[in-house]
Amino acid sequence: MRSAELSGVVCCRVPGKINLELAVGPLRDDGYHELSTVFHAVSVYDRITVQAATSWSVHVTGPYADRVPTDDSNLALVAAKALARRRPRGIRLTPVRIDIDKQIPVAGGMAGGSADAAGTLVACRELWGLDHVENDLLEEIAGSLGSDIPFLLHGGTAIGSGRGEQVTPVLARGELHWVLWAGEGLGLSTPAVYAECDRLRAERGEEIPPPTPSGELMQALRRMDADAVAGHLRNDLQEAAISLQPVLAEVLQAGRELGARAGIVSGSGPTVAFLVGSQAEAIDLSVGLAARGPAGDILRAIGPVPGAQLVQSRATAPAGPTVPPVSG
Ligand SMILES: C[C@@](CO)(OP(=O)(O)O)[C@H](O)COP(=O)(O)OP(=O)(O)OC[C@H]1O[C@@H](n2ccc(N)nc2=O)[C@H](O)[C@@H]1O
Ligand SMILES: Nc1ncnc2c1ncn2[C@@H]1O[C@H](COP(=O)(O)OP(=O)(O)O)[C@@H](O)[C@H]1O
Repeated sequence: MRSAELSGVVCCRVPGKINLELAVGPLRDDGYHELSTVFHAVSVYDRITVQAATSWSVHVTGPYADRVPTDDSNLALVAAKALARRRPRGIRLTPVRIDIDKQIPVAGGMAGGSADAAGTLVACRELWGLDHVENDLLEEIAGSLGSDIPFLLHGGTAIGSGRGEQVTPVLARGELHWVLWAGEGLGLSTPAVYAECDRLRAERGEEIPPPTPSGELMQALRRMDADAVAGHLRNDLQEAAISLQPVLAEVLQAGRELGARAGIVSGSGPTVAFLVGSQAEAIDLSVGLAARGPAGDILRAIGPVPGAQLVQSRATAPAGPTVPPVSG
């Protein structure tokens, strides 16, 4: 059996996302909801470093490290092992050590775990030299691991359909400025928020139409007009997220009173994203929110930004120690 050439360290930078629109359709037979969402990658990044090792492991540093599992449930590790299973017949791969510098709030509706999985797929493909794994196959593997992961490979602004895993880029020039509020120690479980949305809809006996993207939002994005985008932000999970974490209503109210053009819960929350018109407005709003609470981490970001990108590849990496290859 041959073993893949391996040397050095590979590093990938991957952003978090917010959802500019999240239209939630009916619950499908497979337990997922049909979606039409507009993903928007923002400049809050995790950094994934991979290197050959004698056993699989994941290590996390950064402000949110203590909230991230380091066992086999870590999505980065799950992604690395899923990719290793796609190696060509007759090739052995070394296990990897994965280091995550965690800057994306955890369980916050910003898809940080999905981002780490996307970054790990890109980094391990490079480290293992799996050149036969083209982007289409990488996306297919990503979609099999989680609904948000394919988008984090793309980045930018894109429509997600199906359960969110089918990604179509949106024409959007220019940039938007955001202030993000991430509740200290708050977290919402994605399945719990979808279930609460179903419960609230059933209570009202609501008809649920098939979800479709808003033409007005698409037009506003084409012009990157902050006020027009502000008028068309929509999240069908917001009510459910507020029902489970009522403090989010206070945060949205505070942001509006402090001059945000609009505020929206990101995905299943509890991160709240405020749209502002400029960097100066972003500074004013973040200072105002920090002063008046509710308590939370406040981050400034721009979007759209690219998805998972190599920042150190095998070609530029110094050769690392040689380790014996083992079966993956
Ligand atoms: C709500 C969103 C909006 O972008 O993001 P987050 O707020 O979690 O970041 C996504 O739909 C989350 O996607 P992701 O976090 O990848 O979810 P998955 O791992 O695929 O699914 C976790 C669980 O969420 C629910 N789920 C997810 C996607 C979907 N279209 N319908 C669902 O009902 C299901 O209960 C599923 O078992
Ligand atoms: N690499 C990872 N980073 C963050 N969370 C992870 C990771 N791997 C697994 N998880 C688990 O996934 C859950 C959801 O995390 P995350 O993706 O940050 O949130 P969300 O789905 O709200 O966007 C976390 O509570 C954590 O237990």
